[in-house]
Amino acid sequence: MIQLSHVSKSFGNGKNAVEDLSLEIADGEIMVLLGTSGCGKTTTLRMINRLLEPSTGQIFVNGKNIKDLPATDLRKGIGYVLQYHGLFPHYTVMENISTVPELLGWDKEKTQSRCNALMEKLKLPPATFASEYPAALSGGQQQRVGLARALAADPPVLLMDEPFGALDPLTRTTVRKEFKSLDELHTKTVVLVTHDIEEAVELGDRICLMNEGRIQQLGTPAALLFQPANDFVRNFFDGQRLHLELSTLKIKDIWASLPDTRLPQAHQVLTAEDTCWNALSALSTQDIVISWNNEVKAITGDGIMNGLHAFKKQ
Ligand SMILES: Nc1ncnc2c1ncn2[C@@H]1O[C@H](COP(=O)(O)OP(=O)(O)OP(=O)(O)O)[C@@H](O)[C@H]1O
Repeated sequence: MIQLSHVSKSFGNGKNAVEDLSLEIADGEIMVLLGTSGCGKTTTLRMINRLLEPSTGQIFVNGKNIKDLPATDLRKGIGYVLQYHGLFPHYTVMENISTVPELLGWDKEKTQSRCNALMEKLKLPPATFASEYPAALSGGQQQRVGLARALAADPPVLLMDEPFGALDPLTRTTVRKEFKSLDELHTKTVVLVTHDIEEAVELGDRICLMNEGRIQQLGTPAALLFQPANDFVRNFFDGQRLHLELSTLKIKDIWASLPDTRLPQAHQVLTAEDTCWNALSALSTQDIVISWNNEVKAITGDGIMNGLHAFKKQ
């Protein structure tokens, strides 16, 4: 568990970049730090691995005050992924990924088999990529190598600073999906900085929305969307509100208000755990039927939109 307690950071220019921030991140949780440019997200992240020291307040990782740990020991348990991947240009892909295991003194065989397995998972087949240098790779491939490097030694904590920010929108969506489906993630505590609202809602178990160094609201994506704590939070999501709400709400959340309609002949079956957005996307090509709690219902676009309105009125 990561705990920040009344943390402030000043860079000596009279204004705190981070102001009295208290936050607990549970083991295995993906916490997204979201907010406008300059609101203190990166500063917060960099204090967790002691690239920056707080001016006041304390930070604990697994119950230990990180001030009491040598920074190098602390960082052995923390993977760090940056927007511009930070790969060593003179190292091959394999050498880049094996950096931390080698620093930790893993034997060659264990390092190699771990790196190969990660490269396979991240769609970088070792036979093609192991001996390449970063300059020969596309942006998406470089970012995957950066991810593999951060995961190589299996650190319990992963800090990610705009990890998909430098990628074009199409590649970003693909790499993000791959990242989300990594089984590695289920055992890690992740703190991810982004200003991409869609990314925050898609990846975050909880979102910490910041403005001018302060937390505006901390909660699940659904809580921020449907129960905003103040006008800042409400306005922050307004530009993409409908899409975000439909992406957050699951079919089971609006089940009671879905009408009983006649079941179509040919149809695709989704589950009540699917989001309303996924159901709407699937509806564009075929009829959809969902079975939940011993009931079967055909899904229509109107049914979903009415369900959303009913949910918001609750
Ligand atoms: N080394 C530094 N020296 C002086 N001021 C700094 C330093 N690093 C950050 N700041 C200031 O602290 C504030 C917060 O910066 P930070 O990088 O944490 O914001 P951010 O939310 O990550 O923004 P972005 O999304 O643009 O990266 C900004 O006003 C920034 O100018």
